[in-house]
Amino acid sequence: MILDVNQAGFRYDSVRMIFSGISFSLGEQEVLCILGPNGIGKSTLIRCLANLYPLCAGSIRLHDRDIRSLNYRDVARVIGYVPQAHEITFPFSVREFVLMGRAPHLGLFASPGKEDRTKADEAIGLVGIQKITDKPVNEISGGEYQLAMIARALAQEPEVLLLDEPTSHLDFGNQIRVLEIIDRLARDGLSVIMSSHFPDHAFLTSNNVAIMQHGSFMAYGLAEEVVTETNLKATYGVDVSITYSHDVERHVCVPHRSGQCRCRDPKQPEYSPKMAAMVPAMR
Ligand SMILES: Nc1ncnc2c1ncn2[C@@H]1O[C@H](COP(=O)(O)OP(=O)(O)OP(=O)(O)O)[C@@H](O)[C@H]1O
Repeated sequence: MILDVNQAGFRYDSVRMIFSGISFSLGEQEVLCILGPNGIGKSTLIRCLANLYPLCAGSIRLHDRDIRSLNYRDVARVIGYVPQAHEITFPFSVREFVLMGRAPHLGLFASPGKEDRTKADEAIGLVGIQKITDKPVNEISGGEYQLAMIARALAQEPEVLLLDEPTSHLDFGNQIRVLEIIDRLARDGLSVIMSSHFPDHAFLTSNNVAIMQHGSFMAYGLAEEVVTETNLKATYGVDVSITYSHDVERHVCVPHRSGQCRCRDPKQPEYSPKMAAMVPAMR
């Protein structure tokens, strides 16, 4: 396991715990999607996993070492973190901004070399922002900035990517592109933990889904076991009906990322997030 979280608890103040008793493990190529209502603690948990906030209970182990015993560089070589909020930045160009992701691989005061520039350009290509590489980051749109932050984290070459609502500022096309990138990277060996407000995104990209509610994981497991009408009602207070469909002729399928479709049809088409996303997962 890359990451082991055991009975994790966190509080900002002495008044209340934000979460407690959270336990899970993350292995290679696994994608965990964390769902939950606004203000429930998803971002806080992700910041704890990035070692930005110390737990007040329990532990987080990275490659079997307590994350608190590791320095910034040790953690950053394994974990890439893409925050939800815009950071205040100086007017670096997008290319320079992405190149900053190479910092954990550079010696102190060392300038980026040819390999670092190649890795940054690869990451820029992967998220498709080649056209804006010379623009200052403070002059690009919210969605472009989000893609630039993902590219910066990818340039870091992490083993685990922590994404806090990675599709929140993106148009529909870029949402699908980012979900495809996550899926492709996971197939190539990356592990991902992402928070989301979209239960259907959990189906498209994730092995496991956790629903945060009342300061803990109220459900954790495969998407089809966790994203249920009952759980969505309990979490968001809304009545929805989830439909699964499969039609090879019309290429209609809402499968799990493992490639397993609920109907278990052996003729099911190759899994593709683009294809699956054409079908509303809920109505
Ligand atoms: N720096 C902080 N100091 C004190 N309380 C905070 C701080 N940041 C967040 N909180 C509180 O912690 C709780 C959890 O916030 P968090 O941002 O983790 O939720 P979230 O599930 O990510 O929400 P959203 O889906 O709206 O982004 C909220 O009640 C929030 O007000």
